[in-house]
Amino acid sequence: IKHPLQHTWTLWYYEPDRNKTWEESQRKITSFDTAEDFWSLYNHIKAASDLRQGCDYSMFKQGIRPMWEDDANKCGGRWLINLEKKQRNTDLDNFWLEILLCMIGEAFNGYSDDICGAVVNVRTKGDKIGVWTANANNENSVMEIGRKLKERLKIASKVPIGYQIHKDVMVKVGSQTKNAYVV
Ligand SMILES: CN(C)c1nc(=O)c2c([nH]1)N([C@@H]1O[C@H](COP(=O)(O)OP(=O)(O)O)[C@@H](O)[C@H]1O)CN2C
Repeated sequence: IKHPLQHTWTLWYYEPDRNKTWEESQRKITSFDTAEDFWSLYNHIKAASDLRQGCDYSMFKQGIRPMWEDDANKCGGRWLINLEKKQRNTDLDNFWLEILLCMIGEAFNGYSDDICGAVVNVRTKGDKIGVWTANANNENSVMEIGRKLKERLKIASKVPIGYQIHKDVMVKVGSQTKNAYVV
């Protein structure tokens, strides 16, 4: 039999389309709830590094849409990993896969219930990966998730990553958003 996951996950794909709203451009690809089905999906689709600029993949727990406004996201935020342009060929795909495995493997030491999902943004100015958590006020779970992310991504302890509250991102899109937490 297949190895069941604790949650069912849905993979979304975003491609900019001038004739559609941002929300209309978010497309569900498929959902899965076993390790085997995760791997067949992962091996079937394009790598993030092969996506056209401006595109995203998002993987969220079933029922949570990859947007600030979803009830599960509205009080939360994201750990944001900004990649250098040269990291597209070295780290982007490895970081994205590692984060997917952390999520489906519930690797966040008891704080995995606060995990909503993750987004990878393929951008000319530099790719980004965000790990979205449910409640920006749950300092313990936010910090534990951040520490675990740095550990699993082998990000040097002296390299800081920041957590942005979605409410702050929404109002300051385009300019730098302040970090509520840094680890
Ligand atoms: C429901 N709704 C409209 C809505 N709900 C959302 O949740 C949401 C958006 N809109 N987003 C829109 O994408 C633009 C680029 O952000 P980006 O994160 O792709 O980053 P870049 O600026 O392309 O690097 C944002 O400026 C925003 O317009 C982003 N976003 C998460």
